[in-house]
Amino acid sequence: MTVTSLDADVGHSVDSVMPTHTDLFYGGAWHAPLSGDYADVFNPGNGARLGRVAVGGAADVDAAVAASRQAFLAWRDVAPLERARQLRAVAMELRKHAKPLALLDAADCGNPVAEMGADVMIAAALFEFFAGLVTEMKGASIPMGPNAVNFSVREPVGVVARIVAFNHPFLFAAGKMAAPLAAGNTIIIKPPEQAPLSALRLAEIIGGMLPPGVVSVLPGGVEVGSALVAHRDVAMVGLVGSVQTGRAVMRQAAERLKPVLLELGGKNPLIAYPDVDPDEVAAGIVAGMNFTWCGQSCGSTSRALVHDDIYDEVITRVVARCAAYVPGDPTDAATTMGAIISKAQHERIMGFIQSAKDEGARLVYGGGPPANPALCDGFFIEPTVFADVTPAMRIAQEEIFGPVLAIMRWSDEAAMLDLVNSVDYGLTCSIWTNDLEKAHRTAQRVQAGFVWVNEVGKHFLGAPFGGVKQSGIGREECLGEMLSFTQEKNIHISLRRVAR
Ligand SMILES: NC(=O)c1ccc[n+]([C@@H]2O[C@H](COP(=O)([O-])OP(=O)(O)OC[C@H]3O[C@@H](n4cnc5c(N)ncnc54)[C@H](O)[C@@H]3O)[C@@H](O)[C@H]2O)c1
Repeated sequence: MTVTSLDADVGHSVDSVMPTHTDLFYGGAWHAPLSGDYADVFNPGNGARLGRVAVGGAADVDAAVAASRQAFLAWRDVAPLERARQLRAVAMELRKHAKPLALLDAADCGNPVAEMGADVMIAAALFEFFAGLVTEMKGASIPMGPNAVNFSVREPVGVVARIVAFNHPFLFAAGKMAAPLAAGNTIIIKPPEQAPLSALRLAEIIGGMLPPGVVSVLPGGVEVGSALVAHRDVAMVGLVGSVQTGRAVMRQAAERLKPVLLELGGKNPLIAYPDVDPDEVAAGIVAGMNFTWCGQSCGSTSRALVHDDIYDEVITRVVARCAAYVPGDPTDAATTMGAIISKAQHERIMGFIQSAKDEGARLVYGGGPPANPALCDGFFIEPTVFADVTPAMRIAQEEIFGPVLAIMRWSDEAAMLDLVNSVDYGLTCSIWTNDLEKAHRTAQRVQAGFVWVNEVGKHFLGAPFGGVKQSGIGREECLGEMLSFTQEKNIHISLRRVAR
């Protein structure tokens, strides 16, 4: 541990918020990886080594799944309202640790500390939300006449594994536990290899609050993820990750006909009609990019399709608004834009920026690392905006997962909508217009799972979030997420005939 950043508002040093344990947590205890393998974890803001974390493998998965399966046999029978009580207690405990967890995530994943406290609060809200839904795991009865009772019940599926991405490490590690647990499943979290520390701290905080084996955290990379997907006793797998990984997980899950819940990537459009205030839509375009965490968000609206009538003015105002995002030390409470997760991802994003230049897009803001010499050891890129992007360019087609915005001009509505729907992705879409009918018609036509009108970026607890096409399968943050971790059983009871 070498980082000692301290800020009055943050109130802690990074050293003081590190997890004590860096092994695998299952069966209510910490276990060294059976292979003995550990990997270094780095701070993307300054390249410093934060510590060593266990790298799980197939043998660890065998042991963890056995403990989780054993715990399931008891957890599934805990009365729903008692499960809910325990989940609410977890939510309260998480809130108490919001500040240190935010700092830990900032140091480990590079997102600014000022924003990461909100991730802890959202995770706590997810625990409370699903705790409130435990009695909605309902079945139905079917009329069969006086001599039979026929009804269906919903049962938990068993051991659930959820494999998550690096961009919101704590929110995903904690928040993705809530729905499976509420439904009576046990849960194994596979945190991102780039930023596993807050998931380990999570296990330290809540591991003892639930019965042993109900919650497990298995750090590691593809090997541990893949072993979870393949395991006979893992009943269902959820993934937050790339399309490529989604395909690999689904292929492997198919070997055991295992259901999957996939939250994957996006190349999400923001559509600006000519009747909107250019400044308002410019604010939406910039907010939709999530520059705070360097655009590293599946829902980022990284393609802005702006009508010809307002195009130039919108660009001027987008450029002006980008100045609010200044890359800085993620652990400093004043920082408005953080670091890219890794050197590899930094290089990949710079490759996209070069491709846009080579293909003739017009760079109007940013375009590379900031000049600040204090940041030279971290992985930073300024907010980057290209105008006059055309459909065939790579930055118009591919998910960059970085702070690179592509602005495109349109005048023909039908051609614009064809362009919107021309990519393989279909996660979010943001529509800006004052014309109610146009808003509804466009919302119907776009191929996306989650659509905003005159809004962008926000999630609403209870509203189903998820993608169509290559952006995923299934919905989260809603009742449907909890029900997806259940299976239906129909029971038919023949009544003895009674003489009347
Ligand atoms: N739709 C959403 O809700 C959402 C949210 C955040 C991020 N994402 C997507 O995540 C991607 C960025 O994250 P990333 O680069 O960490 O993604 P990734 O797909 O490389 O990795 C995601 C997770 O999957 C694991 N993994 C990788 N290969 C695996 C395999 N074959 N079997 C089992 N597990 C495997 C990784 O170790 C990691 O924990 C982007 O595409 C982004 O859009 C989607």
